[in-house]
Amino acid sequence: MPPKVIGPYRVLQTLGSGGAGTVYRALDRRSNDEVALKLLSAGPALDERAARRLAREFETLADLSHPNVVKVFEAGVHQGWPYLAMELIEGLTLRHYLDIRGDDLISPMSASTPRGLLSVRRTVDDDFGPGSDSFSDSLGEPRPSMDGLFSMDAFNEEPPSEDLNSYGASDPLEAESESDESMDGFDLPLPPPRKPPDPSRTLREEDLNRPERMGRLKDTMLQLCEALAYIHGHGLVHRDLKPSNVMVDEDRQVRLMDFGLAKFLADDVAITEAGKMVGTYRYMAPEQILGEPLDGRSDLYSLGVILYELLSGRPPFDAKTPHELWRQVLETEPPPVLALNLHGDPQFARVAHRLIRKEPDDRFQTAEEVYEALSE
Ligand SMILES: Nc1ncnc2c1ncn2[C@@H]1O[C@H](COP(=O)(O)OP(=O)(O)OP(=O)(O)O)[C@@H](O)[C@H]1O
Repeated sequence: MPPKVIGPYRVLQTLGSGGAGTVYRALDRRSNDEVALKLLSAGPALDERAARRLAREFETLADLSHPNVVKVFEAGVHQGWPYLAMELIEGLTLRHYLDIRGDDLISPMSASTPRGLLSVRRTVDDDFGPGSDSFSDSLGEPRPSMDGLFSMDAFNEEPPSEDLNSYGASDPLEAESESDESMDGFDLPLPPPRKPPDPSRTLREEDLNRPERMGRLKDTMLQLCEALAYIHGHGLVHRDLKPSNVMVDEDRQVRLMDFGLAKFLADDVAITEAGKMVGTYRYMAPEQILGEPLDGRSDLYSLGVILYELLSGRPPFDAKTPHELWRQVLETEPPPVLALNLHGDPQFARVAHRLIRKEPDDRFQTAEEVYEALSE
């Protein structure tokens, strides 16, 4: 059962769950406006110091204003659990909007973390379910049924992720009686190896290259570049850019979500143990895996993984275990996009490959440069 009230908000409905918590549609009882309320649940309740820091950090975010960046209204703490009130987006996450296949690794790390790599708090980009045509339909662009693969109504509540389950409870208020250990995914054994991908979930080449889809893809990527240019210009790094952190509304306006959160979670020892990395494996740049300092170019790497997936229908690196994935990200070259999608857009493919270069200096250096390259 979701909580009925969180701070000054009345909870109306659960919108979805991710690794860090649950997002509710809620009513601000002061203004009667509807908001999206994210209640973090991935760690122990905040102490006063951490709660103050959360409030300070989110004051900075609340000052930001850009059409492609989700508006953050306020942060608060409810019974020790931090929450974040933000603009309610009526739309789809990028994963559903452009049909990205969603198999990913789902292991909270244990003691088997290799030397030299930080241990990792969460891994899964978990907003994937069987995709949906509902948004295309709502835009008046019905699509052929593609073997019934994309039948989910993405506006519905999504099931809690396996990752979230691994923290013991999807709702912190329900979890109050749980011991600290039960909320700590690190003590849990590694999950069984990921199931082999269902080939029927891979988009066919003609579906990937449909002109209408490519138009949406380009438009979305350009808006994402604008959002990244804006936050990087304000000295922020997203750190957890992935398809479920990008939403597209009914007017096709893109919103970048959840920036700042990864840094807060990574920094705060009240929520994570010191040195824990926050992010999603598949989209993490090599320097993030290595625990090196990050800058905007790390987000550009994540953008490149997204673009690669959108163009080829599969991620650049696909492994059964986190260690294997890290090894690939650090050491191997991904297959050329155009080998996976013979009729893919060559310029977009070039951009994707340059974005996922291992050395930040070899990538595009700014989101503005990526925008230019995608506009050519
Ligand atoms: N501002 C918003 N407006 C409308 N729906 C939202 C909003 N923010 C999140 N959602 C919905 O809630 C779901 C869960 O969001 P959440 O951010 O918790 O998950 P996530 O991005 O998959 O994971 P993570 O917490 O690791 O980033 C999203 O997939 C989206 O469907």
